[in-house]
Amino acid sequence: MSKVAVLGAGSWGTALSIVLADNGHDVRLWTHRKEQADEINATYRNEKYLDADIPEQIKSFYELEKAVDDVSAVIMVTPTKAIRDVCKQLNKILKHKPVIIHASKGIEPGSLKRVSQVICEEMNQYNYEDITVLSGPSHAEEVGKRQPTTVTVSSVTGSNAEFAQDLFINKSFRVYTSTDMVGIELGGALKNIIALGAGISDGLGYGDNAKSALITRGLAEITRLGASLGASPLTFLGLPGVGDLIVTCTSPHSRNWRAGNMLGKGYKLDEVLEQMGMVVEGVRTTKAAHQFAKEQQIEMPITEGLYQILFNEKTPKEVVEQLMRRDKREEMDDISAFLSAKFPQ
Ligand SMILES: NC(=O)C1=CN([C@@H]2O[C@H](COP(=O)(O)OP(=O)(O)OC[C@H]3O[C@@H](n4cnc5c(N)ncnc54)[C@H](OP(=O)(O)O)[C@@H]3O)[C@@H](O)[C@H]2O)C=CC1
Ligand SMILES: O=C(CO)COP(=O)(O)O
Repeated sequence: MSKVAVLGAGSWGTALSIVLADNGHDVRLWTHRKEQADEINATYRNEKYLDADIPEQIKSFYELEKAVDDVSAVIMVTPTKAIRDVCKQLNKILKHKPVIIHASKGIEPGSLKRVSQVICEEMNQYNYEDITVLSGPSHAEEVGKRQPTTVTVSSVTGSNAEFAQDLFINKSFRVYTSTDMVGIELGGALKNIIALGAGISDGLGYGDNAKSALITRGLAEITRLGASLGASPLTFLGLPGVGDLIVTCTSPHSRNWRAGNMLGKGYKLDEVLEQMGMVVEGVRTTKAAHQFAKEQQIEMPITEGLYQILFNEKTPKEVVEQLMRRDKREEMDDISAFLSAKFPQ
């Protein structure tokens, strides 16, 4: 059994720690707040973030150096906006080279980098090939209750993904592997934009037709952006694509869906974020994807609409009208063009 450090003691870091503890690993759950470490160690609960009893093999640490001392793997699960900073701290203190697996879902605005790219940029000892991502339809609330969940782990060299698969897999947490890092990371990040949209649609009182359209056309624009960056379109039909779209667009467990729902009901973005008290990754990722789509001239009308609502004070109703009145087109034209360029007959 391994010593593993989980960096980020929010909902997902806590749920993944429970999976690892169930597999017999010695888990160090790192938080940047001393009072939270004290709460977890004294009560075996992390009340703000997850309604679950925390197994005794999990010890919470406030000092990063102690948390990562002698571990064979580091799982990075802070919100994406904190990843760069945590990596800088880690880079200064790591004396050995544990495997790094990240489970955060976002793209960095400005640099437009995926989380794996940010990690290897900040960590001297690590190359892109060293990083593994874990993603898929997985609400922390359900994982914490050991309800059946499936995810995918990916690294460009299969052996790191297989290490991660062995670390996490158990009878209620099934883990697949993939070598399409770009697709796996983008699927997990971009679905948050669509989940915000699905929440808005529900908040406006629209029904299943509208939500199904958002999921399906959302998948088309995720695939378009992903394919432009070298991801396989097939990846988006898997767990970190369609799977994660379904789980976040249809569930009140999703913070992105809940934030969108409040926006649809007329709340302002700053009110929404204040009330949520947890990370809503889709807001930042909308900014990043919008910038990328503009620069690369990729058609992403749902993302464009979300950007207008979040940052330009357009109302959700105005955006729905704008989406419904777009020029007529063939449904599959760009995906077919991509496939025939890639796989000529
Ligand atoms: N929740 C879920 O079901 C899933 C989440 N994810 C992804 O996992 C990532 C984390 O999400 P989640 O755990 O849900 O988020 P939460 O909002 O539940 O928790 C975030 C945690 O990160 C901590 N944090 C914030 N900033 C820093 C920092 N600079 N340094 C160290 N710690 C920091 C917060 O501390 P504080 O309490 O002080 O704010 C908090 O403990 C996201 O990218 C999300 O998309 C992926 C799959 C499932
Ligand atoms: O990614 C998730 C489930 O797979 C969690 O989504 P939220 O961040 O919207 O809660």
